[in-house]
Amino acid sequence: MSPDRQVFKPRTLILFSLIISILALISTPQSRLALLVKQILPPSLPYFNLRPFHSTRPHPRTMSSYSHEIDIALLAVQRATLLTQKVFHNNAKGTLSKDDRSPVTIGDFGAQALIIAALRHNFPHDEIVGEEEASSLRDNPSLAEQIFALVRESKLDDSSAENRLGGPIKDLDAMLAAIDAGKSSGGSKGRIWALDPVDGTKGFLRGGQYAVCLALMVDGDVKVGVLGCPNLPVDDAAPISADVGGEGKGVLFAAVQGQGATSRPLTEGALASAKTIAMKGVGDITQATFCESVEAAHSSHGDQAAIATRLGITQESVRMDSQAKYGSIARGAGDLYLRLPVRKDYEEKIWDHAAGDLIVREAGGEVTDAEGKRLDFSIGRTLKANKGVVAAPRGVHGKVLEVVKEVLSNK
Ligand SMILES: Nc1ncnc2c1ncn2[C@@H]1O[C@H](COP(=O)(O)OS(=O)(=O)O)[C@@H](OP(=O)(O)O)[C@H]1O
Ligand SMILES: [Mg+2]
Ligand SMILES: [Mg+2]
Ligand SMILES: [Mg+2]
Repeated sequence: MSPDRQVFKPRTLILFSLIISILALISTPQSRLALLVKQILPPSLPYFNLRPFHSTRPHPRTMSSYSHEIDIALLAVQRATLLTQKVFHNNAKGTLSKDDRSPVTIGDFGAQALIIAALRHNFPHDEIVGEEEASSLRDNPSLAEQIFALVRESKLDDSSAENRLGGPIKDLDAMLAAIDAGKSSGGSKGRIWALDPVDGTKGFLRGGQYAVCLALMVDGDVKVGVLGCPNLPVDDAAPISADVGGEGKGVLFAAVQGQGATSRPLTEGALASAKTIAMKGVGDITQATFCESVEAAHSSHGDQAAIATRLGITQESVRMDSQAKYGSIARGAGDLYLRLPVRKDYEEKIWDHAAGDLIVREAGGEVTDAEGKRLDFSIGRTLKANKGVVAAPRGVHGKVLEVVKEVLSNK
């Protein structure tokens, strides 16, 4: 065959392989090239849906163990939880009232600053949906200074761990900027962290349970979740209780999609080793324990009591603040978590559920709303498509949901 009649000339082959390589690189959402293209192209372009070589199953190249993300999330939550513990034990908590009249303290602001700083150091291109913002601090320099002093003294004992988080925040302006970097509107595309620096702030002020909550969503799906629960016992076998213990308490729950859920003691330096946790199999539903919010305005105690009665549950509910409820049922300390709406117009916030939802599902549970729909984290900062939460071990979730629907339809 003469060179002129070759079907693939060497130059064509080189060009062809170059195009294939570029397409392969940009179809990997975390490649540097992909991130660069994402910054250049208008966000409306469905860029990350262009996966020319992928079937519906993820290509092995794009499957991630999220090992970096879970390591940083655990350390960042641990460091922030230690900060909140100092505030918890202090009488002056620097409390402000937000526009919706809910409380926020120096603990909430400080924890949000520390976690966002760590995320930005490690994942500078990721978006963050954080509960708090800094405008009230910009108008209140003395409170801002107080938070900055707290943030500066909150370091992990282990220097390697502290370095992985990027070390201390350099000045007050950088701290305010970090707090304000949690303003993403969320959504169904790309990597977005959901952060609740103190969940259950009312419980925190009351001296009850609270949690520091962080989750990573990729294309609207929760991949990584961590809960810091400083007032829960380390022992996974301890029966669920809202009592706040003395020294030696505090636990970190974590999960990565497809890799199960764990608990480990909260420490002040390097992470403690993790234990796998699992929900309890409920043989006889009448023996189940269920937990619910402390605040009657946050979930309907009346509907929840009616559901428990219909299920034949005789034990009193355990009223506990925060996502510590999700952690407690995930490790089998309790069985069910019911959160039925009080106000029809209230939209649950994604940061109040993202980490707990994944941890419970990875521990063998099912989490839906009151109609049986999975919680949809892909719509924005709130769970607009859902009403209420029903979390239970997989084997009994269907039965519980049936009764939830019955009780709600008879109202
Ligand atoms: N009306 C209404 N309905 C449902 N949920 C609401 C409502 N108002 C507030 N919130 C959110 O409740 C979060 C605390 O939830 P908890 O389960 O800890 O509630 S409780 O304090 O134990 O009652 C709390 O989270 P934090 O603000 O982080 O504490 C709020 O986001
Ligand atoms: Mg919250
Ligand atoms: Mg909060
Ligand atoms: Mg709040």
